[in-house]
Amino acid sequence: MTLHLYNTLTRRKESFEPLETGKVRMYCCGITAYDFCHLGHARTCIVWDTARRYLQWRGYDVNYVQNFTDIDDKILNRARREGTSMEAVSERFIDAYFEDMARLNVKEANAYPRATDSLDGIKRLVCELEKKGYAYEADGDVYYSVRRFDDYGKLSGRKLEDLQAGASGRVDVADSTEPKKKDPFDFALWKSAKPEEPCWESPWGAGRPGWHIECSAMVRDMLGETIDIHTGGSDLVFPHHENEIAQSEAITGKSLARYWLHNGMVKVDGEKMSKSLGNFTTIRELLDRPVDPMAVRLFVLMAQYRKPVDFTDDAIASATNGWQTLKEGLLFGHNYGKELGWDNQSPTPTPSNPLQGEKTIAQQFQEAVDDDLNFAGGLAVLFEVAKGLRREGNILVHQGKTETPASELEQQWRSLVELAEVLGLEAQPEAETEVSTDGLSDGEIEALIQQRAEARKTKNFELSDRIRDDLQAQGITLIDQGGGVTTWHRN
Ligand SMILES: Nc1ncnc2c1ncn2[C@@H]1O[C@H](COP(=O)(O)OP(=O)(O)OP(=O)(O)O)[C@@H](O)[C@H]1O
Ligand SMILES: [Zn+2]
Repeated sequence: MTLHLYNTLTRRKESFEPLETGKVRMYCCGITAYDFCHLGHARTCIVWDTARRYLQWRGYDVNYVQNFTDIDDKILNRARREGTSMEAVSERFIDAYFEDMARLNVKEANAYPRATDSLDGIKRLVCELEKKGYAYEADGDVYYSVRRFDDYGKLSGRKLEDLQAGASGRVDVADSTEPKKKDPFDFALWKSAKPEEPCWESPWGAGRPGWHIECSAMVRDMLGETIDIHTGGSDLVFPHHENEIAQSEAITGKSLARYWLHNGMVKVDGEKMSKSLGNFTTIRELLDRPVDPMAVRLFVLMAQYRKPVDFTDDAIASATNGWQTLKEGLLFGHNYGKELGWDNQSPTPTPSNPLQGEKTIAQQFQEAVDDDLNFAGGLAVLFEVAKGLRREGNILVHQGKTETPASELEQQWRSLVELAEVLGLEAQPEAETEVSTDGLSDGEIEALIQQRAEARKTKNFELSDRIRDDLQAQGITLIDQGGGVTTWHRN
């Protein structure tokens, strides 16, 4: 089986062949750290986290790099509003990023370069572009001369002439913020320092880098001149990725990336969820509702990654239901494994032990996901297994035995757990997650009530009262209903 990926550059699905056998160099454009991440950012991060996990499961050694943009007007504006520094703002939201992503079970990248740490590489690239005639200085600013790069537009399929025809109002030569450009399509590689803004020394005077050059520099510094996979949201195809190509390829004469992959946007009422439009829900707001983080992953993975997806309450509710089903399957071993005698068997899961002519669960899963990361297809395979296990669990509870032999169920369950993990989906048994805020779990409270009932039976009222009072002190009230029945509630 071969992995096929849709390449934005060639506009078709291609079989995936890394530059170096068994190794994948992968770069994802990360966030601009000026606010909490919203569900749109979550989608981008979850999709590429899952792609990376899948490549690893397919046996590749993946070097995954994702940047943080920590120099930017939006960060500066916030710092001004809050009377603090650019570093303080970006540091705060980078920390928040890690907290949110950990909750969503997004694995950490191999490296997280930041613009502020990449200035040498950035300046080196700008110098090289200038030397080769692709960049010009204008009064402390440096611009990229878009018309010098013949391949400009090859990723987005946009031609400069078309852009120009439809550009009225969009790209204005007399743009008051960038009046030094020779051509409206040129973009800033380096911006001269404005009063009271952070700046760095450079051959063009004090200033700070433009956004696009940052990624070209980080890719080159961290991964090399040509990488295997470059990813990001579809909103970055133009101009960000087009400009990255123009910068990097003008210097090296080599392809920047062999496969360009883009995920679709999370939308709200048909519009991109974005901070600037104010139509966003942050990851933390959503998780604190509470929505299970695994349901958020499912919401993302149930959609084809390239298509836009609408964020609605119904969609989240449906993902939550889906997670419930999957979770029951994932906890099957925890709930019934002992009863089925798994502990006494030699647990040698052999996923490649299907009936003659039948595909293993892993093979079916791989067949689906190999087709341009069709995670939804992979999930459909897992849902079937989870539903089968749930049914067997019910039969076991009601009839004392299962229809399918225990060893076969064990094999199915182990495959399910392994493959769900490839998608970053993991379930915790209730008892382990259910640590009440009072320090006592439901199970522990029930046990104490039982102990109190025993004490009352033997007329040890001192002990029974003490148990009641101790629980009361911990915010748990017992109500004796008569007939030896005691109910309880947290205050
Ligand atoms: N609504 C969205 N759906 C999916 N991905 C998104 C969405 N918004 C941003 N992204 C992706 O998140 C990553 C980080 O983007 P960045 O920090 O530049 O956000 P942004 O586009 O400035 O967000 P906003 O428009 O909300 O300010 C990029 O890969 C971008 O494509
Ligand atoms: Zn980028």
